[in-house]
Amino acid sequence: MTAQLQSSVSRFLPDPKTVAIVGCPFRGGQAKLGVDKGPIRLVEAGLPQQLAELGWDVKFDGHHQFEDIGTENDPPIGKLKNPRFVSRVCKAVAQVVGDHAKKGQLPLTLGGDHSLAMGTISGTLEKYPDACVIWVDAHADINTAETTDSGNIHGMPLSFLLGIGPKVDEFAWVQPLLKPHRLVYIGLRDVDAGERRILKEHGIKAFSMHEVDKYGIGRVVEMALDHVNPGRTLPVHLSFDVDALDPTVAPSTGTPVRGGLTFREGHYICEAVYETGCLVALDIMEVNPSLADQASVEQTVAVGCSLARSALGETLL
Ligand SMILES: NC(=[NH2+])NCCC[C@H](N)C(=O)O
Ligand SMILES: [Mn+2]
Ligand SMILES: [Mn+2]
Repeated sequence: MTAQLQSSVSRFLPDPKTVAIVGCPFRGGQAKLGVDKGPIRLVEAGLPQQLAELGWDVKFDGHHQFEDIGTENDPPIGKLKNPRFVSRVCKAVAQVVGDHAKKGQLPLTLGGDHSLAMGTISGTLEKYPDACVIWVDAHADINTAETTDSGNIHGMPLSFLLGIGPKVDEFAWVQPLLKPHRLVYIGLRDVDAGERRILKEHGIKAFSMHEVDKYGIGRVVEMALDHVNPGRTLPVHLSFDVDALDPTVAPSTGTPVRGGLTFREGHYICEAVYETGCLVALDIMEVNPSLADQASVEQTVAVGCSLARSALGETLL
């Protein structure tokens, strides 16, 4: 690996730049076993050392333990599955991410399923209320308690963060601080009918794979940034679901969808966001080391690590 020592300026982080790895072995937002092992594999693959080699001061004091947040009695609320477990874990994650951000550190959250972003983005917005969100995903993850078919909360975090849809008491702690014009998507290709309506109704900007093909990833990222962060002055939270990548690139994930981002397109997004100097928080989500064969798992874990490195300043030259 050829890691570059970066001394690039961040608008928001004090020097020396510190990244706090928040390992979240959590799978309550969806049904498949194994996604809770994602963060463990990413760390075992050497991610903390790799980020240190990039010149970051790396804080990591073990994965978070969610066992004490009990699930014995967690019947569905409406269609929502594991609502109490998901809510309580995300609330704890919001606290941890918010605390790191307040210390001037960049929280890097390793999932676990994407419901965790309800926590990570809540934490980011607590410190940076004007932060914008770049959501890289095959899916829109904006279903509400009403529109969801699956009941899986990993398909819903953005509706809670935006305050869209019926109120669910269990999630009352989630402050609807995210504004529709501060959210942009890249990579979409599997959007539910109810989600399409929500995107239209709220004027939420999305660059699907169609736009990636049409304009190329360079222009798409520029247009996405122009939309949420026109002056490049606002803090950016980058939430990266590895299923945004094509299944040939990141096979070990719970809801793969063909026709995704290439290896380079995914990494380009991370590099370009880093270059703005505006990145304040990063999520790498939905790596599931129990799915597919061993080679696929190793490939997906390696891609998760390299996306994180790209977002934190690794360059090709
Ligand atoms: N984070 C994810 N992988 N989300 C997949 C969501 C799939 C589907 N739209 C649902 O709501 O169930
Ligand atoms: Mn997804
Ligand atoms: Mn997702």
